[in-house]
Amino acid sequence: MIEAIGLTKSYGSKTAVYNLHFRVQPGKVTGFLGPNGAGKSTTMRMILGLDQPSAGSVTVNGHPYRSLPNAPRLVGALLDAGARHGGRSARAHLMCLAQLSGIPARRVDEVLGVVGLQEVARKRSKSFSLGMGQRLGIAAALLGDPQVLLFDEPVNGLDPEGILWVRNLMKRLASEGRTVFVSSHLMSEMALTADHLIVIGRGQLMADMPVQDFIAQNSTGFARVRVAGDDAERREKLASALAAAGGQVQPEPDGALKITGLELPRISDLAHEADIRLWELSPHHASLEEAYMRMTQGAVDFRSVQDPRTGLAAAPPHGLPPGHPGHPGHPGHPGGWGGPYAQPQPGMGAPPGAPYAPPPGYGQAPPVPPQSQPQQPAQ
Ligand SMILES: Nc1ncnc2c1ncn2[C@@H]1O[C@H](COP(=O)(O)OP(=O)(O)OP(=O)(O)O)[C@@H](O)[C@H]1O
Repeated sequence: MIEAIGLTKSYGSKTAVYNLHFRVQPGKVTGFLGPNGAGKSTTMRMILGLDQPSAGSVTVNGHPYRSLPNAPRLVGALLDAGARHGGRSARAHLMCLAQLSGIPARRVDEVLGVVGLQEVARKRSKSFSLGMGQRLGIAAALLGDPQVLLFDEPVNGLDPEGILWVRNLMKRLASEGRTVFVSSHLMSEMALTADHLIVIGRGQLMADMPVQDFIAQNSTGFARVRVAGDDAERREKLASALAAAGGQVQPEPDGALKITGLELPRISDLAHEADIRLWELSPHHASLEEAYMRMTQGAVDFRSVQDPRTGLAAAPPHGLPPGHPGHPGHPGHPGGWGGPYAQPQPGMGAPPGAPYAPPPGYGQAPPVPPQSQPQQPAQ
């Protein structure tokens, strides 16, 4: 298990991570999410003893990494797949790591097989593609057959087959009772891989919960309804009835209606009362990406603007302009930001969609409690 208690890291006047409390449990894949610059890598570096906390602590199985007996055999990590000597072969690179940690040479060949690099094991790694480098980094993480694994963006650069392989690898490692902590910006992938999520924004904890709960609490489900024969007149009649009953109705490109704010049985009753036969009435759940966008949109540091030369506007994450009834910021949107579904999680920083309110002292060096370790220079 990994446990962070009041974990804080400042680089000079910049607070990268502030007062994080979380536990990463064994037997699960825990996704670690957050916008660019949120503090994920900084947190992972502190877990691995590469950076010292400015305040608070983080332990692996109850010990700070640097105090762990035989750390390389207990903890494996992929932080930066490019961090290797390009003049060495993949096998030589892993042999060096194995020798430093007292791991037998036969394990090197085992992990080369696991990541599918046997054929190129004797090639210099500087000729490796991004994806091959990722595989080599994953091999290094697996070398000590560790109980605790950290992966920072493991699928970066992998082809679809490689992504599927990483997904299955993570799940298998977790099913063996290991602690698997993985950061990614690929929400669709995280939705398929992770059991649990820890989300941070601007260095603060925003959510710590099962994936399904995260989606349910940060998104709005909707219904799709389609009238028999796709009859335009009946569709209009149904849309009016649903809107009169308090539903938000949006036409879909295929002629269906997207309804929020009404339960399925109510939609069915309203259609029946209006004497309209339906060909479709189906429930839909928001994706992890939608839920994540909604939760973190107030904590994003880097936003694109319109390029005056191309005329391409940066689309908002939900694809609808402000003022549109379907825009989550619209007052009429039932699950909109600030609406009934957008409840803040207890103790989890800014509510979804709320203007980001930095913690006291954010952006300045926070006071270091007397019992904490002294602040280290930026690394
Ligand atoms: N060595 C350092 N010195 C100064 N500032 C740093 C240092 N390392 C990280 N930071 C700052 O701390 C903040 C968090 O960075 P970090 O790399 O942890 O974010 P991240 O969530 O991993 O981002 P990304 O998703 O882009 O990889 C950023 O503002 C970054 O500029």
